[in-house]
Amino acid sequence: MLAVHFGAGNIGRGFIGNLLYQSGYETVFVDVNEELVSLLNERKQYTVVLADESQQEQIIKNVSAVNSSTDAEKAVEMVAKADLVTAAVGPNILPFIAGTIAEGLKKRTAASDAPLNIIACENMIGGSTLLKEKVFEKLNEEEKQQFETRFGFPDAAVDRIVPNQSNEDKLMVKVEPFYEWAVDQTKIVGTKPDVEGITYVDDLKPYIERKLFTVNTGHAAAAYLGYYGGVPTIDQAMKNPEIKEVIEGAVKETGNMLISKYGFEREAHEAYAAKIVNRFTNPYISDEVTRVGRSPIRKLGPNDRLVSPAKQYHELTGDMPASLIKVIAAALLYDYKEDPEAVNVQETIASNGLEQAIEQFTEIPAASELSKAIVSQYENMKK
Ligand SMILES: NC(=O)c1ccc[n+]([C@@H]2O[C@H](COP(=O)([O-])OP(=O)(O)OC[C@H]3O[C@@H](n4cnc5c(N)ncnc54)[C@H](O)[C@@H]3O)[C@@H](O)[C@H]2O)c1
Ligand SMILES: O=P(O)(O)OC[C@@H](O)[C@@H](O)[C@H](O)[C@H](O)CO
Repeated sequence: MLAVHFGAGNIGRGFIGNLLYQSGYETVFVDVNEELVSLLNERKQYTVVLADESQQEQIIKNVSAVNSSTDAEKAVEMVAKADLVTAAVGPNILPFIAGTIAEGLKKRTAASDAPLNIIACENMIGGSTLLKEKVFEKLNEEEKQQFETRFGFPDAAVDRIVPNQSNEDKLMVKVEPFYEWAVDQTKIVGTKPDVEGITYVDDLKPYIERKLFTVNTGHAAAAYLGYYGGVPTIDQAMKNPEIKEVIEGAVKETGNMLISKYGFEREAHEAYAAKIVNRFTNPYISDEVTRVGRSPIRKLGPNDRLVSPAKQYHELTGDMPASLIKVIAAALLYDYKEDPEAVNVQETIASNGLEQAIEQFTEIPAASELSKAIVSQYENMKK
């Protein structure tokens, strides 16, 4: 069985590619990083190391790669032949792989009527749905009608902390032992892909919101408050009692919202949240706050890990989510010069004013109580 995975990066090699190999797939990675592509084609395998006391190594074999920026035709051909397509390129990159996927599906339907599922494994709500939208923009009406029933774009939630790597072996990936991969089975076309580790669910929304608003909310709190406090890594941020208090507070606020919204059993959710926060203390992982805090415009977005739960919490309880407000303020203060989105946020605040910038990035109205609370917190924190 052939899997085509877009994005041979941290999670692509460390999580998705690992599970695909364990499940008997040959995996062709599609990437634009020529160094990764060349090394994968030269070695046909790579090593995944578990970031725990065991340091257990897993050799992932039966892999190769295509550089879609220099060999687009080959990438299209791989999609046409695939039994499964997955992607982990970053939410903002999904529109840029849609063309290759569209051309691959067209080539496929010219040769066979075999169904295919395309699963985006991104940290966002509705990743595959967005990818489908972008693919369908490249189709004519007849193709849209045919592809609607022939191909599935099931949304997914993926969870495994895979930090930026600094190994001598450029293909080696150190990953935490924990992982979860939930896929919306109601959107699968044909046979469900038999991939070890996938949990198929009928309603993905509770899963993706629980994951994004617990793991990624807590992670973002550690990153932005860690950066604000001059702390370089997540595990070190967790050693700072003031930062840890805000992380736990933010996860408690999202937890209260999720429990009320989805009817999660309180004790079970609190145990899940505690396990998640404990993952951030893993001494075998050195995860820079600048990776976890990357793309602050995305993370300040109305449907992402900070603003969506903050708005839902406020609407639900009428109270201000004090910890989430601190994290949002810290994200607005995040001025890492190597991150273009961080530079954009700082320039927008400087040129348009804080209230307008908050409304622009978060869609929280400038005159609202929530916006005023963020402004007040920002002013308190600004050095
Ligand atoms: N790293 C994690 O801990 C983790 C965990 C869960 C989910 N995710 C999500 O997975 C996605 C990828 O994250 P990551 O940490 O692996 O990032 P990454 O930067 O390590 O990997 C992204 C890969 O995509 C490649 N790429 C960029 N543009 C491309 C294009 N046009 N076509 C093909 N490949 C392209 C890059 O070269 C890179 O190899 C993101 O949505 C992230 O939120 C990450
Ligand atoms: O990948 P991002 O930029 O959406 O978020 C950074 C981290 O929080 C994220 O990569 C986590 O490590 C991951 O979501 C854990 O499952």
